[in-house]
Amino acid sequence: MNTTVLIVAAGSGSRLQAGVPKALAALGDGRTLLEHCLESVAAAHASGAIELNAVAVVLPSRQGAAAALEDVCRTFAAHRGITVRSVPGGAERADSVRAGLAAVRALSGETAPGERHAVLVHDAARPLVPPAVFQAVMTALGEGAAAAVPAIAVVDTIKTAAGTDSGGERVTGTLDRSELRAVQTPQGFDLSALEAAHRRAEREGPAGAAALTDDAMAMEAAGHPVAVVPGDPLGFKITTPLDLMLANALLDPSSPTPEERHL
Ligand SMILES: Nc1ccn([C@@H]2O[C@H](COP(=O)(O)OP(=O)(O)OP(=O)(O)O)[C@@H](O)[C@H]2O)c(=O)n1
Ligand SMILES: C[C@](O)(CO)[C@H](O)COP(=O)(O)O
Repeated sequence: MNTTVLIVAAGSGSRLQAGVPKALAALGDGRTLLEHCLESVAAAHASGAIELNAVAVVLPSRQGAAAALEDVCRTFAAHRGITVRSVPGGAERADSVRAGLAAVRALSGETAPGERHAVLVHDAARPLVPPAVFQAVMTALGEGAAAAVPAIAVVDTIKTAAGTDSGGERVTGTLDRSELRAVQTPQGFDLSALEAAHRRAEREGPAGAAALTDDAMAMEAAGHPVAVVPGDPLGFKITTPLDLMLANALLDPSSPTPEERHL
């Protein structure tokens, strides 16, 4: 299936506090998070997991950061022979995805009747996703799903809590963990269906963008079933300094491989 990968990389990384927008943070050998993420997409393409048409990357609008990340995209495109288009993002992740979807559509061309284009929406903040996860998402789309998300089981007990009058919190309930999944990216979609779902969510106003923490939510709201496929612990999102330490340790050439660590 003709597939375009959409990497959202326009976040500020306020929780990482790296002093630069997160996609520019250095990881492992010093290459940026965005470079590592692009290389994971190239690895998935090289392994045959995805039939890559092109990559669209959504970048921060801050000038210096945008120029540096555009350079990353250009170098990757030239080195790997993959078409890469970059566009500026928006205030919320969903705004950035919408900006990226316009670029994906331009890269994919019109959808002829009966034809399907796939889009894989992926976080630059997840730089270590193995090809098998891309493969599992594409398999679900190939079997006819309009939406597929990789997910892993939740290991903690998850409780709901509410504020108390004294300023603290108290537990209001405990969720059934057997039904909970931590959802990762890349999330795969039929392109036309995702465009329509985002247009629908946008009609609900700007509050809608903040409420959509992933793209599957837009599809769920539009009434599409969302297939769940196996994610991978290596698909973790680099959100905090601890996550970056973990990713650096995993990429340290003197460390045991993920297989040796039984990841
Ligand atoms: N306005 C935004 C916000 C997020 N993202 C992207 O969405 C992914 C997941 O977001 P997250 O990890 O939360 O990144 P940040 O928003 O940068 O982090 P924080 O919330 O800590 O500022 C990241 O690849 C990020 O670049 C984006 O493209 N545009
Ligand atoms: C899309 C996502 O990575 C799926 O887990 C996640 O919802 C992004 O959330 P964030 O709060 O923007 O990091």
